[in-house]
Amino acid sequence: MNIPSSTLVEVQNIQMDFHYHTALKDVSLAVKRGEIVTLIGPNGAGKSTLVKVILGLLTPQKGQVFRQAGIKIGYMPQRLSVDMALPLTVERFLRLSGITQLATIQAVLAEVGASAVLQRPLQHVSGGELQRVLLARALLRYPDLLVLDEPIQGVDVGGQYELYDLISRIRTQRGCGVLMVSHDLHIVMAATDHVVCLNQHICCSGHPGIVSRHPAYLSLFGARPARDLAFYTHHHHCAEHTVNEENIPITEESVLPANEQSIHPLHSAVVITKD
Ligand SMILES: Nc1ncnc2c1ncn2[C@@H]1O[C@H](COP(=O)(O)OP(=O)(O)OP(=O)(O)O)[C@@H](O)[C@H]1O
Repeated sequence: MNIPSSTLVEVQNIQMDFHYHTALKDVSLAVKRGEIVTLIGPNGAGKSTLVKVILGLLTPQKGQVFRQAGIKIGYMPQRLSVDMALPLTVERFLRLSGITQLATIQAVLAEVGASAVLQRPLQHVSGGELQRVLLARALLRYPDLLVLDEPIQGVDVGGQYELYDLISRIRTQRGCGVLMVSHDLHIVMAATDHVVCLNQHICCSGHPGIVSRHPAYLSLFGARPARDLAFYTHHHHCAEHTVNEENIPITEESVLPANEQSIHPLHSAVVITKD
């Protein structure tokens, strides 16, 4: 099957079984150029499994995987598969990707805001710096599609906003598509175009403002994250993020009880801009 030229990858009706356990059942999704798609779901929902199917690292028992011919994919895995006991500088670690030009490595580290760690041993960089180095590695081949499996692990809350802001800017500047896995709902949902809520099957999917109010989402995650998102988007985002399913604007007053409106923790949050 041919996929539209704007689509980078598409999977249809995927089933992935491990022994007697079905990790994915009848899962379909697509990522287009310039779009950020975020997979959310509880532990064991099949998020990493779906990412591996999309990357071609796992072959599903059923369904089809389409990749646009000739596209390059940059992958940031959930775990770093490097022996942290090895004496390895960030520069040498990035050279392991096959890119040997120092100027290219310096440019990509500057792009992710991690120039300062170039000569530092990998095991001495902080959690937030390590995530930026891993993002730099995924960017080194100038991918059409960036696949990020829980990119904000080990990053403090302020750093999480910065990292999502960075990912959003990379998408805009490079025009690549982004497929992300995340647990942190209220932050990531404000920085994404399309959310897919997974729990073996797709429970719901669509625009973040709609998914956050979907009964399947609420039964998985509870009401609080939805209220956080509505509050957050009300303050920091364009109109398209502040309407509900009936296209009625969502206001701070409509989602938070009066006694929570002035003390909400996201009130002073760092702004993520959505282009
Ligand atoms: N190689 C494997 N062999 C057997 N079972 C596996 C394998 N990989 C994943 N699983 C199982 O498939 C299910 C989905 O795992 P997966 O890692 O995709 O979930 P996840 O949504 O990414 O979870 P988390 O949020 O905890 O990272 C889990 O029950 C897991 O134990």
